[in-house]
Amino acid sequence: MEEKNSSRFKRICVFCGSSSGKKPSYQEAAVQLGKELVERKIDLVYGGGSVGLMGLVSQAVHDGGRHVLGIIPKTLMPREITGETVGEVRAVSDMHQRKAEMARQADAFIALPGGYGTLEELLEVITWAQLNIHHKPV
Ligand SMILES: C/C(=C\CNc1ncnc2c1ncn2[C@@H]1O[C@H](COP(=O)(O)O)[C@@H](O)[C@H]1O)CO
Repeated sequence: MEEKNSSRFKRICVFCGSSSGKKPSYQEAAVQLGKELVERKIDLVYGGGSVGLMGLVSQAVHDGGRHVLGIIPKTLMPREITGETVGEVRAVSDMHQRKAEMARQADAFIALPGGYGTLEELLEVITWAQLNIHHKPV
């Protein structure tokens, strides 16, 4: 496969569903995004789950040899991690710390299809940008 130019972003945060969603195209998009990050030599930061679209995108980035950093509250681990996780998993104490740490670690944000959790995460980084708390592309 032809290698694309390296991106100005070193690590991108992806928000996405903890379930796979109703349409196969959602799963395809998650895998495709993971491969695109790999091609552009971009590492991943995400919510740390192995379930749903989170599992697919993280697996694709890990399989492509890029670094994967998952940030997850300890209390959510039994619910969002089944089987093995890929890459580095950083346990945090709560949802607020998770979102703050994901935002701190990333150079930009991308949202894939998801549920209320994804929507909440996306809206938070959009409003933080509006308030000049960060100046990273969403
Ligand atoms: C509970 C708190 C805030 C409101 N809820 C959420 N905030 C941030 N992230 C969340 C919230 N609820 C779920 N999530 C996570 O989003 C991911 C995707 O979930 P989806 O519903 O499948 O789209 C998943 O990792 C959830 O843990 C306190 O601040």
